[in-house]
Amino acid sequence: MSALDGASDHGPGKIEVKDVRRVFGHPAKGFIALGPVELSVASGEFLCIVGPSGCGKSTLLRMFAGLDCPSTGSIAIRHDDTTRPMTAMIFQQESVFPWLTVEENAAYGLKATRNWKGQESRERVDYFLEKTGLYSFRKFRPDQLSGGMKQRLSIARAFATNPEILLMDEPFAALDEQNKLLMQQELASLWEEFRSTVIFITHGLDEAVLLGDRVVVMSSAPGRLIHSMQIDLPRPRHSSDIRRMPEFTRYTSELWDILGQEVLEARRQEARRIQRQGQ
Ligand SMILES: Nc1ncnc2c1ncn2[C@@H]1O[C@H](COP(=O)(O)OP(=O)(O)OP(=O)(O)O)[C@@H](O)[C@H]1O
Repeated sequence: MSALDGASDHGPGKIEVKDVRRVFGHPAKGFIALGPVELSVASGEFLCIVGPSGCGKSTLLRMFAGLDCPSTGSIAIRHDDTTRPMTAMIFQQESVFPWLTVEENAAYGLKATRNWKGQESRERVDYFLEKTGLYSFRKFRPDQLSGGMKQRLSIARAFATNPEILLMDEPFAALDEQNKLLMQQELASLWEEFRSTVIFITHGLDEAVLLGDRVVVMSSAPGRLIHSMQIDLPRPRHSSDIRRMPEFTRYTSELWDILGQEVLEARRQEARRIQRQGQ
């Protein structure tokens, strides 16, 4: 098993990334944004990806969602249950439809993927509205909700579709610190109940260690996966207990030792780019 392989620990690989590169623009002279990337993600694994800004994290996630394609290499995703959608994506900015009510927004994913099954689906939507604290707001429209509530609604909608893989791109980055802490706890609890495969991009090392079974670190651009750290903290994870554990501090500081170097390199790259533009 390679260091960037989570499959052997958790069963066979759900996502297999082989020698993936992404070049924007001309294939030979364009901008190499990503790669080569090798990664194996196990079924039911909660994988966090950290890396400097601009290293290609979102590009990789978009490929998992089928919104972008590798320039070279391959991504194989095993679809185990054809009655469930393969993926659902949650973005940094809440993506709710302003003209729909909270419950219509939460039901949207199930309807859009043609998985609406009447009463059973209605109960499922209510369940996730309850879990995310939105049930009593179900007849409200998004403009009556706070930013945190809208993001909870995005999460309720994604979980309601029961996807095999949840793709989350810095989902809590736009929230204030207190709401972020609450949402991390709520996501940890929801995931511990449902255990779908999750790919979670974040800039927060504490968030990655709190939530993930494993954290992988990407290099500065072009992004490669340079380190994989298994997070052996007990579950269920209660945010305040976990943060007090010495292992929590050890994991976050070990990750920063690696990531800090890459962030410095990303800064140097940025300075060189600005200098070239000024010449
Ligand atoms: N469609 C595109 N055309 C050209 N360049 C692109 C395109 N999409 C992304 N890029 C570039 O590819 C690089 C990686 O972008 P990406 O958004 O994947 O990085 P990231 O690691 O998610 O960044 P951040 O942490 O700041 O969100 C960036 O330099 C970005 O400008």
